[in-house]
Amino acid sequence: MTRLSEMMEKQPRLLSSKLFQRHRQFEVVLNRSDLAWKEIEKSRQRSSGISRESETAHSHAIQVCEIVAVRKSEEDDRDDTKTGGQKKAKQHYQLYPHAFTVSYVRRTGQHRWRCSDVTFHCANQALCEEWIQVINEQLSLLASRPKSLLVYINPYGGKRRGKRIYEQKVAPLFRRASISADVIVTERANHARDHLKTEANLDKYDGVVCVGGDGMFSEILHGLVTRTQTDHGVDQNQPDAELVPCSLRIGIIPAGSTDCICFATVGTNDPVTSALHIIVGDSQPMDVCSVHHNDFFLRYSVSLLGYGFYGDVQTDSERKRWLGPARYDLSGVKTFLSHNYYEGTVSFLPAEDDVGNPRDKLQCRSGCHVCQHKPSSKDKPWEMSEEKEKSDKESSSGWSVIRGKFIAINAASMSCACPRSPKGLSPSAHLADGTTDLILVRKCSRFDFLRHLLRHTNKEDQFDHSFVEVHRVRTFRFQPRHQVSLGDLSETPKKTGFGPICSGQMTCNYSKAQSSWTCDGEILPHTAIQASVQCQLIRLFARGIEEQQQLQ
Ligand SMILES: CCCCCCCCCCCCC/C=C/[C@@H](O)[C@H](COP(=O)(O)O)NC(=O)CCCCCCCCCCCCCCC
Ligand SMILES: Nc1ncnc2c1ncn2[C@@H]1O[C@H](COP(=O)(O)OP(=O)(O)O)[C@@H](O)[C@H]1O
Ligand SMILES: [Ca+2]
Repeated sequence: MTRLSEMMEKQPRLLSSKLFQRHRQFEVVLNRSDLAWKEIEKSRQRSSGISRESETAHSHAIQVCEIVAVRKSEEDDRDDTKTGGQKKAKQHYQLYPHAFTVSYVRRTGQHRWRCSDVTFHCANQALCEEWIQVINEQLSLLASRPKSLLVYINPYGGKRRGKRIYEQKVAPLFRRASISADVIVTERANHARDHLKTEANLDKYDGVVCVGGDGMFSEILHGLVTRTQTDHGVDQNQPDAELVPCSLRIGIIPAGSTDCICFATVGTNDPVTSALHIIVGDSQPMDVCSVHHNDFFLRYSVSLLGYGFYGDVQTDSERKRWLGPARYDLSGVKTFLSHNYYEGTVSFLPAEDDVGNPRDKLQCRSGCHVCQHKPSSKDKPWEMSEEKEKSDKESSSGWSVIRGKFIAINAASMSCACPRSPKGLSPSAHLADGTTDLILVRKCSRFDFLRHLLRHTNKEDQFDHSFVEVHRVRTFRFQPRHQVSLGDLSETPKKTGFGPICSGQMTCNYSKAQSSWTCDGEILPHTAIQASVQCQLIRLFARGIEEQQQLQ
């Protein structure tokens, strides 16, 4: 086929007809980007000077890229036979029995999407079939839409509703959009990760769907990233290895306890909204932070890598898993009352100014300009050889070093917005800028720490405290003051406010001085770590949080 005929082939056909909706006549137009319909009677009245509001009241437009599907209408689609005006409607259907129904995305506020239907009646069968065909032709040109998905369901996540949520809310939408899905209900922890790592035939799919919480997402992330590196011969144990981005996108159907990755990339935790973002083929690149202990790979993180407070909350909450999502509140209060602090050294390489800073008010939103400026590997000043890095550290290389006593050390690679804290741990963190926001909360009084925590839930600035500092970084290291063996890690830490438990440093039981890292909800086996952000390593079926919502 010649290039010209190929191009001709790909040109969408356009269509314009007079069609009926209930008993009103509409001019329906399908152009390259929209499907629009306007009531004919109303537009005639326009010339006779009718008010503007009523002129637009019966004109609608939906974007082609937000059409879910088109189908020949069934009896069920003819909803107006169920309501008033039954006789009139019946007569109308006898007159125009050929109809098609378009399902499309409708925004209902607070970032929630719903699938709505609109039915058009045609004068004859040929016209009806032509409309269905032309709309389907346009849909088939949308290359970013997935056709085949691999779905993993954690039946035990959150309130244990994952399976039901998928079957009742998501699968019917996928069917409507003609997306085929192979579903695996996991039988054990790490089932999804291991299947992705070694078994799954990924060539068959356009994406992977995770039905569960942040922990389940982490499994999918590790499975996909590890599989991609293995396939390309990249050694994940090298902290400075250039990782290969994953080609498959990941969709998240929220069915966990925190669901912050879904909330921070979509703006709401709603299975139907997430399913629709998958169907329309959205793509949101996302940073992944790799975490190493010496030259040993530990884990990847996309949301919170936290030592101290959140590490302790996570450790405690694991014992209360049977409580469901409420376990975090209980462990949160308990950990708050314990009021521990931990000593150590944090070193980090600050990011350049062009990615903004954590205290600017520039939030990451759909089409974010900061995230669109992806640095190429040529201009990555933070990428130097390990040796040079070490020798330059603490000198003029740009590394900053902070020693201290910390209640919490949090690295937020994204805002970590979730229903508990709708603005998140770092409200201005970006999804795909190649940086993480390093938040250091130093030893302070219980009252001050409570004030800081409360500010995560209101409009006040949680960084505006003398004992809190925040830095946007590409990479950081943490070294606890007292190194301990792994077996000792479970013992009690120091308490703030009551003085250190061990005052004589020589006789001190060093194990009491350590917390652990929570990495997207999983506890790391080491406390001395180094973390580096891998810019845009993965993509989600999402578009970031939409700015101003136009309700339809
Ligand atoms: C006083 C109220 C203070 C509320 C402060 C809330 C800040 C919440 C920020 C949450 C960031 C969450 C980042 C995401 C982490 C997830 O990866 C991870 C795993 O998720 P999964 O179980 O779905 O798999 N989830 C978490 O680590 C959950 C963290 C939840 C922390 C809750 C902390 C509650 C603190 C309550 C203190 C109450 C003091 C009361 C004093 C009388
Ligand atoms: N079939 C299963 N049985 C037990 N644990 C599982 C299963 N499938 C996944 N998991 C694990 O459950 C943990 C929590 O899952 P997640 O879906 O994140 O729920 P939650 O948000 O409630 O923590 C994850 O660490 C995941 O590895
Ligand atoms: Ca980031």
